[in-house]
Amino acid sequence: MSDTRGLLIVLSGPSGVGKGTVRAAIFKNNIYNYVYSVSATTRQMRPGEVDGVDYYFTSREEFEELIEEDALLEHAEYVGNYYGTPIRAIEDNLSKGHDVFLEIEVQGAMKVRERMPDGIFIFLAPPNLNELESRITGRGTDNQEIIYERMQKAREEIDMMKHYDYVVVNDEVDCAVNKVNGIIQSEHLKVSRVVDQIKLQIHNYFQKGE
Ligand SMILES: Nc1nc2c(ncn2[C@@H]2O[C@H](COP(=O)(O)OP(=O)(O)O)[C@@H](O)[C@H]2O)c(=O)[nH]1
Ligand SMILES: Nc1ncnc2c1ncn2[C@@H]1O[C@H](COP(=O)(O)OP(=O)(O)O)[C@@H](O)[C@H]1O
Repeated sequence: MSDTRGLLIVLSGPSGVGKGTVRAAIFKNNIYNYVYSVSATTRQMRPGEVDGVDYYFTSREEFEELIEEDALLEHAEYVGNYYGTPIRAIEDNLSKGHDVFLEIEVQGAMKVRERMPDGIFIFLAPPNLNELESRITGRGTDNQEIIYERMQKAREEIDMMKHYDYVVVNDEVDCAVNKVNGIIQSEHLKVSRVVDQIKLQIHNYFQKGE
């Protein structure tokens, strides 16, 4: 017995907290068959990234067309670049019963919350801010100015935690992965998600006998 529509899962949190790392660990085994929502972005491709897998890399003009065509569930400008979530794949997959997994920053997550309030919103938090700074620095992708900008932003983002359903502290990646999977699987067991199906089964059973 399961609900038929998939769940929309939004993993969000400040830059450098480990969203990409936790998401990659979840998708390495992907035991629950989540579908990853590939975002569009105008930022430069990093070494090792693949177009269409990590992101759809677009020009600013192409991105603005997506906005005009209403092809994005949400979009945000983040540290000088556009990022956005294509809506079509999300709708298709949810209606087929697949759980769809979004990894996006906080402004975007709040916009998704307005449009899809049934989603599950998980905030990934750093153990502390010094650790957050050393993770951003250690990644080696940003210069000092961007790191400062990202830390300023992190302060505001952590304040938005109150608008989420769950918080997972990313101290150990494996622990965080287990917690995220645990949240999603518990959500599937909620009575409110299966009650209509149970009622229908009962109805069908007793109708047969009449
Ligand atoms: N609003 C929004 N944010 C996104 C989307 N895709 C990725 N992001 C977020 O944009 C931020 C910057 O991403 P990126 O440049 O890949 O850097 P990194 O995640 O810090 O390595 C991260 O917080 C991502 O989670 C999207 O479609 N919409
Ligand atoms: N639990 C963790 N413990 C230690 N380092 C981590 C952990 N999670 C992620 N990191 C490291 O922190 C840096 C930022 O992680 P990343 O996944 O790129 O963050 P985000 O996607 O949130 O911007 C990376 O160098 C990554 O290896």
